[in-house]
Amino acid sequence: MERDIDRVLIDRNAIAQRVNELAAEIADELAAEADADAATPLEVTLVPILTGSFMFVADLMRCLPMRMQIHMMSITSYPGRSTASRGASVVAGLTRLPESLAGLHVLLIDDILDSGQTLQLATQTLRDRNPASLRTCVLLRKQREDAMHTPVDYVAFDIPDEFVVGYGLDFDDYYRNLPDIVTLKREVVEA
Ligand SMILES: O=P(O)(O)OC[C@H]1O[C@H](OP(=O)(O)OP(=O)(O)O)[C@H](O)[C@@H]1O
Ligand code: HPA
Repeated sequence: MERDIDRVLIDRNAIAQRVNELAAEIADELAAEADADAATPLEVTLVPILTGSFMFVADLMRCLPMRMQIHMMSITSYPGRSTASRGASVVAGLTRLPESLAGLHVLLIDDILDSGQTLQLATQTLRDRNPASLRTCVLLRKQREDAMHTPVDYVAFDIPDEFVVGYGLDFDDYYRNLPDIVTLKREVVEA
């Protein structure tokens, strides 16, 4: 696996530090919202998008001190060896959202914002369930026009427009266990 790596873009220490910072920012904003409406105790509903966000959300949620629930949502857009979006669609059998999100402060979490199709579909799916508030958070945002024009509240890192793996992100479902965010050698992706 190591021999397939071209270069490390973001190492594990930088990820850990930035996830901590981002969690503090999110916690502060949620606390301010709860203060503004004293009737609402501070509570958040996390909606991670499977599969790629699992490592990010596991780290982020442990830095968020408030009461929370978590409901997974599965969206697929890069099947198999794809490195470009094939169009995002909700995987119904794997998505476990309540019918209504009324009264809930929702934080949607994904690993990467690339074409923006996944985030747009997820956002619309959640809005249709009427949450009290909806915030969106991604670990990575690619510096490409589609991504930069997709609304998102929290971004841990802006990265160059290159295919990346590690820390939950895959190529053909491999490499998710790499602790750093890396690029792969061209011959691995084009084989
Ligand atoms: O902005 P976009 O172009 O829509 O790309 C972003 C999405 O693509 C990947 O999901 P993928 O379909 O590969 O599913 P996975 O998370 O199960 O690997 C990634 O995890 C994001 O959810
Ligand atoms: O660069 C990427 N890597 C892995 N999965 C992805 N899904 C969208 N973009 C990417």
